[in-house]
Amino acid sequence: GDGNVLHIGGIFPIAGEGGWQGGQACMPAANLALEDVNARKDLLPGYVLKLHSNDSECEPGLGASVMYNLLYNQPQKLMLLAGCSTVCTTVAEAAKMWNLVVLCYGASSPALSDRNRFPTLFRTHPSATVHNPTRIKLMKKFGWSRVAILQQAEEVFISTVEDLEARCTEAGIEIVTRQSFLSDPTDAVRNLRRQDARVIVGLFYVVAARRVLCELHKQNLYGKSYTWFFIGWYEDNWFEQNLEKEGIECTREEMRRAAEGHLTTEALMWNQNLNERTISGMTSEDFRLRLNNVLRREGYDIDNQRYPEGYQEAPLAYDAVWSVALAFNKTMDRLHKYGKSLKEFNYNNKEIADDIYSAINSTQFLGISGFVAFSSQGDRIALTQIEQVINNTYVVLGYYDTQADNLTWFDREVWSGGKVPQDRTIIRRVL
Ligand SMILES: CC1(C)CO[C@@H](CC(=O)O)CN1
Repeated sequence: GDGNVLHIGGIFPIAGEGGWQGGQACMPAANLALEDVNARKDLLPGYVLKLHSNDSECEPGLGASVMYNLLYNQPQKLMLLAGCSTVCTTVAEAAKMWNLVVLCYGASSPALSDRNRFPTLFRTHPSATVHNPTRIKLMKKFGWSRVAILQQAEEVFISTVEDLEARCTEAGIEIVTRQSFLSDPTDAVRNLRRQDARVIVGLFYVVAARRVLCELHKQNLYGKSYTWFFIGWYEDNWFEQNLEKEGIECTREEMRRAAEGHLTTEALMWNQNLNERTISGMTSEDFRLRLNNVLRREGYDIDNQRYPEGYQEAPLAYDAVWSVALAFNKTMDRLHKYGKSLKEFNYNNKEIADDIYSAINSTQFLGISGFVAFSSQGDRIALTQIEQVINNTYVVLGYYDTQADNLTWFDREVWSGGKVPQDRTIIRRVL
């Protein structure tokens, strides 16, 4: 019977075009985690965790209707997993009415770090603001106290820049100009030159990034006198791809020259210590091999690097299911002391909902994506990685642990001018 099954809802972005179809790899990863937690005798003994999944296509409207279907159809769900910032925003804003915790494995929007709007939201995917302390750390390391910002006019980048500006002010770093563009960066780049911007933080999606790079070539705003920070989660050879398809007027060679030397920051989503056993008993390499086998069986040509979308974020979905299992296990232990069980949870039972909330809130473990822990806003606490394009290839320069303010640096950086670029034009007064 249904007596020993704990049901959770899963909303995955699979089909569709707009946004991030990361459910393609994240749903298989979540199912692997279900297999693993249900196989553990020491987790939820006597119970089975069951995931009821649906496709949101990364569309908030469809995500909302999928959520209603999950909630208005039996069996009763204990919490929801969701991906895509737009869907998580809609689902998490509504879920509080059903006293449901929402765990987002694929949502980077800074707007989600808001306990007033999203009192029951947790994310194993770090907010896009996780890059900002790393950017500040590097500016201090290289003595840059005068920077500029170039951003695409998208919600996620607007709120990320607001956080970056606040941190720059706090660090005594002057922002000489903040330029934004919708899709054509020509004027914005020209204004950077007018303001003599030398260290620029660029925040845009990858298609816009290619347009920016070609514009930098045209306006010669790159090379030994400039430092560019780009986002690190684009494909490795993003600056050579789709040039014809997207009408980029620069050649591959021109794009490579403009890209040479730029820095990137990104959140770590795969535990870097490849031999370290995680709570599941697997290393992140073991997980990669298992996931690759599952994806091959689903028809993805993994051996020719044909990965589904969301491959990079798959550990976040795997660890999200573990977070739920560990939190339910903790809640079950606690409820048993009062002769209660999670089976008594219903959408109006605030008491058990609060138990689940506080259990997730204090859940910490070593997952495939690294150490999993949540801030008071439900945000994922994550390490970041810094890379630089050296001879057309991304090289890892170091890692930054914001919580510990600890920068691990490998001294691999290369400056084409033979020294660290300056953040302004130095006028030498000849006396
Ligand atoms: C790193 C990225 C690509 C950022 O967007 C996330 C999707 C979203 O925030 O909607 C998925 N992971």
